[in-house]
Amino acid sequence: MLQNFVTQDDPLNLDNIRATLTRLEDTIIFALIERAQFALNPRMYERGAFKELVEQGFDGTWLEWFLQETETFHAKARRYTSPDEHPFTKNLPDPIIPPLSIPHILHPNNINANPSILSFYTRAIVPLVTRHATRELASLKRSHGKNGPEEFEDDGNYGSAAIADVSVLQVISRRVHYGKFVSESKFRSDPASFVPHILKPNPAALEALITKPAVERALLARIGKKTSIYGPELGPDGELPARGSIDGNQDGKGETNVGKWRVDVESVRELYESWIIPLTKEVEVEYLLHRLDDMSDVEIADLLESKDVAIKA
Ligand SMILES: C=C(O[C@@H]1C=C(C(=O)O)C=C[C@H]1O)C(=O)O
Repeated sequence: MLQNFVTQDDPLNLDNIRATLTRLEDTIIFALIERAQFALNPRMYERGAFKELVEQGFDGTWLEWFLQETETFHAKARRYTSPDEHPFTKNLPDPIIPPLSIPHILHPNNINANPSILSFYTRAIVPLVTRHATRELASLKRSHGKNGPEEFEDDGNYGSAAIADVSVLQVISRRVHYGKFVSESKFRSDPASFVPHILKPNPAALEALITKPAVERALLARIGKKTSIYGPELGPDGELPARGSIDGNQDGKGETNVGKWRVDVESVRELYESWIIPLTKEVEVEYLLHRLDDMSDVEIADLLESKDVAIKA
């Protein structure tokens, strides 16, 4: 059963939260593997590239259209009434069923980092994870006498690739916004350390307080190992390719896919080190900067006196 803040007996236990973040590493790696099957398909990320969408009056990209249609349905099923779910699309419809009665764990906030997630994902991550498939497609097309460079990045799988993109974006969004739970947990364990840098806003001091280098180092080592196991194509009997035999250059000339990277360590490490971890920390700091919003001086004083702040019913 999916353990999350609703089903856990101590949702703000930092170890429980970190266990959820660790489990999301697997989801992210396998979602990237799905997207990496398809070429870059740059049209999917260009506004106006599909006249059919323009004719429907939609002025976004193919991917933004997929997000809008998917999230419209999910919103009606109350997905975004859950504090760990954040939409990419604005002005979604209300749920058709009443919201779940969820304990008020987080301080009310409107933090949504999805515009940044969508931007880095389409500009930096998609080109990185699809470069092997794109290179193989170019080699295949050249062998059939095609030479238009624009064709080499387009395999026409716009629907399947967009479905994969939406899955990756939703799980990265969930992972990054879990930073709110991390921050609430750290805040409640030591409010006195945070309150001065909230009352007199000091993002740098807050970032220094929430940053745990050892945790980050362990995470990067762990996802490197996970990707080195999940990433390569296995042999017909499920055997891992011999160390060093993994075809790093993906020239597409190999007899079989064995030893080819479905997604490689470099791509996943880049995603986490350059994008996911920094953005998670931005969410943590932004959440803390607003943690005392709408609280009276008396409430803040009470907070500092009572170490274990009870979850508001
Ligand atoms: C998420 C945490 O906060 C920060 C962000 C981390 C991340 O995004 O992986 C890891 C450690 C901290 O620097 C945490 O302390 O676990």
